[in-house]
Amino acid sequence: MAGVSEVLSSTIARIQPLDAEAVAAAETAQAGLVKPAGSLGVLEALSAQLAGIARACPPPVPAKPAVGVFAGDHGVLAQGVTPWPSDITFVMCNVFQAGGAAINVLSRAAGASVTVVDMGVAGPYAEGTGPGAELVSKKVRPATSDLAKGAAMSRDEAIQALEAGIAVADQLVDGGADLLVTGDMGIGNTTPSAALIAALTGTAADVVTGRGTGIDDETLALKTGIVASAVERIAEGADAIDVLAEVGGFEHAGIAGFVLGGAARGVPVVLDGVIAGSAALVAQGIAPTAIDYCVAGHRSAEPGHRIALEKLALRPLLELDLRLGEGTGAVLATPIVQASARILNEMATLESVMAGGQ
Ligand SMILES: O=C(O)c1ccc[n+]([C@@H]2O[C@H](COP(=O)([O-])O)[C@@H](O)[C@H]2O)c1
Ligand SMILES: Cc1cc2nc[nH]c2cc1C
Repeated sequence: MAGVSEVLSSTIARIQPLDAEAVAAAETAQAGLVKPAGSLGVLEALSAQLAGIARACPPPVPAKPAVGVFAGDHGVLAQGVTPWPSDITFVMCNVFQAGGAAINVLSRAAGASVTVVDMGVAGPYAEGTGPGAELVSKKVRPATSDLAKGAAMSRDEAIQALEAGIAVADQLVDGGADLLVTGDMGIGNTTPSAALIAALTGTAADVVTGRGTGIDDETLALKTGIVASAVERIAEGADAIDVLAEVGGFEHAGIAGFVLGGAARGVPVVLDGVIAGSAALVAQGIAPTAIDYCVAGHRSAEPGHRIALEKLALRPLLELDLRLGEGTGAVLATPIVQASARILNEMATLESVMAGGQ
């Protein structure tokens, strides 16, 4: 891809296709386990994907999941697209740090760490470690510009935010993480998510725009109109970074970079809801192979998420009508990812059982 930074192009260059031999070995191994072929359904394909990512069969069982919650604020709030004030974004970052948010509870249950990344939070934000999460600052600027009026950010800012996401992936993997989990926090961020999905899949705004945290019909019509006209501004021939800059958010850019960084490090990435889905479309536009490293943790209730997952060709592991974000649906799915690897590591073979082995 032209017009990218050195960090971005070297990250893209490090993303390898999955190891076909390890995938084939996993498929053969699955067929020989003590069960009817195919009877573990999606777990079988998931285990083969993990083998391809790890370049080994059986793949190691991921033992250290790490959630990256990317947070940012949005200029488009000025248009009244959500009933919540932007203050909630920094308030929730403090709740994450203290340990009382849904993502903290579910991460404790899954044995996952939580790192909150300030990509562009408008309110005060302190770096540091609390009982619930480590807070790190990669603030590009306090909130994007209003995407109803013009570009949300410059291309340089988009690249800076993508690089920040790559750096967070590197930091977590260097700290021992072997399963990256995406999370987000940003009042108003379902508007840029819908715009990214509309632009990157060629789908009409009214199909992909949803009610986010919960809005009435009048606000939904306003939000849909804003998404439609923002997408119309995107120039012919714009690349995924141009689209991100025009209608995205800083947390979307951070998550897209996190996906690219995880893929470059050979680590699986579990995607959360519609914000992650739209960010993964950006990553796909930059480096399509990065999506081979992704697992869709769940499908959120937001309508654009289904469209994004179709374009990504990812099947969600869970469908629980969640629409919270934070990484909640993704971290809930991590035991399923771990279970699929355990199957290949621990199950007896049909042959050994028939021979009276065990
Ligand atoms: O993950 C999802 O699919 C999802 C769907 C709807 C809302 N959210 C969360 O709600 C916030 C955005 O909602 P809104 O209505 O302010 O655009 C943001 O903090 C997201 O994490 C998240
Ligand atoms: C309270 C609250 C918590 C959230 N977590 C993610 N998005 C959110 C939006 C609100 C409004």
